[in-house]
Amino acid sequence: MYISAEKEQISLPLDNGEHQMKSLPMESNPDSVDGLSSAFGMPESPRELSGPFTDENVVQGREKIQLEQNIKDLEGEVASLKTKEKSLIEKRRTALNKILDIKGCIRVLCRIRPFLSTEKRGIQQHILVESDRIVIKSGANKKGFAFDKVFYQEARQEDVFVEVEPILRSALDGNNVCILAYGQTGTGKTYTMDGTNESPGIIPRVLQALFSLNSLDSSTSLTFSISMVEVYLGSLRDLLAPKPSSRAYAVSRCNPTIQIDSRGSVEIEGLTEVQISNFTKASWWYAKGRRVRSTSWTNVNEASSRSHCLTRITIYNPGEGTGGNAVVSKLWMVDLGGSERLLKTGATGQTLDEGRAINLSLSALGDVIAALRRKKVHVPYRNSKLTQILRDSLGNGSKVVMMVHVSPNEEDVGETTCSITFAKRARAVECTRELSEELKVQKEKKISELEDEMKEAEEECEKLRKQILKAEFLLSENRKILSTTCQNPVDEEEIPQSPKENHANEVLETPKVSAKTVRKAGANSLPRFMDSTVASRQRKSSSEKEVSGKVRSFRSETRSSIQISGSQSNSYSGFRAILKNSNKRPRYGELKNSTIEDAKLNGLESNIRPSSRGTMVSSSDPNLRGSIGHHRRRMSDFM
Ligand SMILES: Nc1ncnc2c1ncn2[C@@H]1O[C@H](COP(=O)(O)OP(=O)(O)OP(=O)(O)O)[C@@H](O)[C@H]1O
Repeated sequence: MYISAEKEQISLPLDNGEHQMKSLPMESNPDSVDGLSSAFGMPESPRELSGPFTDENVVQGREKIQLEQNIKDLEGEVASLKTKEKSLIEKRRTALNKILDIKGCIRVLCRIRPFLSTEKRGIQQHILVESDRIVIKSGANKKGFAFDKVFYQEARQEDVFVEVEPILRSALDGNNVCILAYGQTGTGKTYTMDGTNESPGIIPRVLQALFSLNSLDSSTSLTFSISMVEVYLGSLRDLLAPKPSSRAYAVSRCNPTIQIDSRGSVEIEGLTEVQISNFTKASWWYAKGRRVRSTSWTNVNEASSRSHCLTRITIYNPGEGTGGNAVVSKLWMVDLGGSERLLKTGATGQTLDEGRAINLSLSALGDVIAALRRKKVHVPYRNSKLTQILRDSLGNGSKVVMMVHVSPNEEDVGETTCSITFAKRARAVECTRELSEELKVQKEKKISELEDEMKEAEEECEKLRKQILKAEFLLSENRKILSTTCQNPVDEEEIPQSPKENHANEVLETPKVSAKTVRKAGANSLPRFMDSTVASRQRKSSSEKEVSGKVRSFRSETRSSIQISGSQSNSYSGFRAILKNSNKRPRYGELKNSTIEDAKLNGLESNIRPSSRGTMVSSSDPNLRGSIGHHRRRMSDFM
């Protein structure tokens, strides 16, 4: 008995000593079930696998060939789907970049604060709003200013976020971006950036969007870290630094200094950088940094920010750059100190000094933006700490959104005019030099076409991702069946498990270990806590023994698990990440810490690093590896 080279035929011995060729019932109907799953799927049941033949060897041989062919086809299918996905992602990125270029690298938006309950409500007559243009009336004078967008008093936080989202995506695509809140004291900068529990502002929304956008895209494995720094009286304060009494404080360098490397990339040496693996964790650290920020009472604002508060999210994308190198991008969100007339705020002593320092650095920021707009050779970055820090995120193709805040009060008309003049310098478009209506329409038409293109690419990507998930699941199941049905039954305990399988089981059974965590980790030998327990071995053993009998139900499970989202889909992408990185085995310490880090919010430990370069550190990136110290500290150091 033998199986012919053409897999569909099998030769069976007859009683008379001759052989008879029989066709095998190969079932590969792409139209049945889910197309993909049946085209590449496992056999429907053990009965179908064995077909009409009873000789176990024939059956095993046939199964093996079919499974191997399935695996080969599925591997090809996954590779080709991934190539398609990559080109669609590139298409979406190009469209987004074009949109941002049309909109302008520096976008200037204006937000008018509503009257507060403590204010005398009047009819706002000195500010007239006409679409995206505002006119300031001061006596008989009228001055008009055009913005990229004007938010009226009724504007909600989500309306503001819609305008910011494209540059967040640009940051995820690998560009440095910067969101700045500018304006007179008490006009709502902190409200726009932080918001309240009921109406979260830009930063909490960005943190949430980072993780949700990232979880949608299984093709990349981004990791994020957060740092917060305050520019106070012309010097830097690390807002996430550990408590002076803590053990970790001793090893950290609490005096951050700004360094620029040969490629013009800015690093803040000694700034604490905390890896964030989920939204809850990110919010916790952000709230901690906010609490430390300097505020004090002034005549104008009860809790006036006395500094510039800069929140940086560093986005690390391994293998996205040329030659598979990592891409590191920065997303800065800056709540600038209030521009103020020192007399009006009633500031004296320390508060007066703070006000002066804020005004000086704001003026330096204005000079830098004006020089960039005019494409001057010399850009005066060095004039303030603020502009030194933001150097690589303001010019050179970075995307900037500046939100200028103004007061609705008539008595603030002087400050409002100053703020708008500042914005005008940044935007360099006055209403008199506005684009003609025809050009505006053309611009909007182009943007809407590009937005459609982006949407289409995203939808296509989404479909492809589902297909990839299906194909990968079927691939792993085919591999599993191949290894169980085509091997001599050996006691489960004796089967040496490959690290791949071991990792996969761990992640699929323990969704809390995120894809990023496992990918980031790498170990020579698996740590003890990753060994399967007696219970899991028993579970695994019995499930594998029953696997062929359960093929049909597995397939229906596949279908439902493919439709899942959120944490479950993360566990699936975790599975992929492990397979991808199974040749890079984690070091015990790294894996342990990453896992602990995921559980940080349960009061355990955290992985924090005072970075000497201000960027993510990864053992897979030779440029970033090594020189940067990892200081792992206990959670209590930061409380
Ligand atoms: N759009 C808004 N809707 C509702 N309340 C707002 C809005 N903007 C600002 N406020 C309220 O106005 C007050 C001052 O706002 P906020 O502290 O954000 O000003 P600021 O510009 O950050 O001031 P400073 O520069 O002094 O820090 C706060 O009580 C805030 O809740």
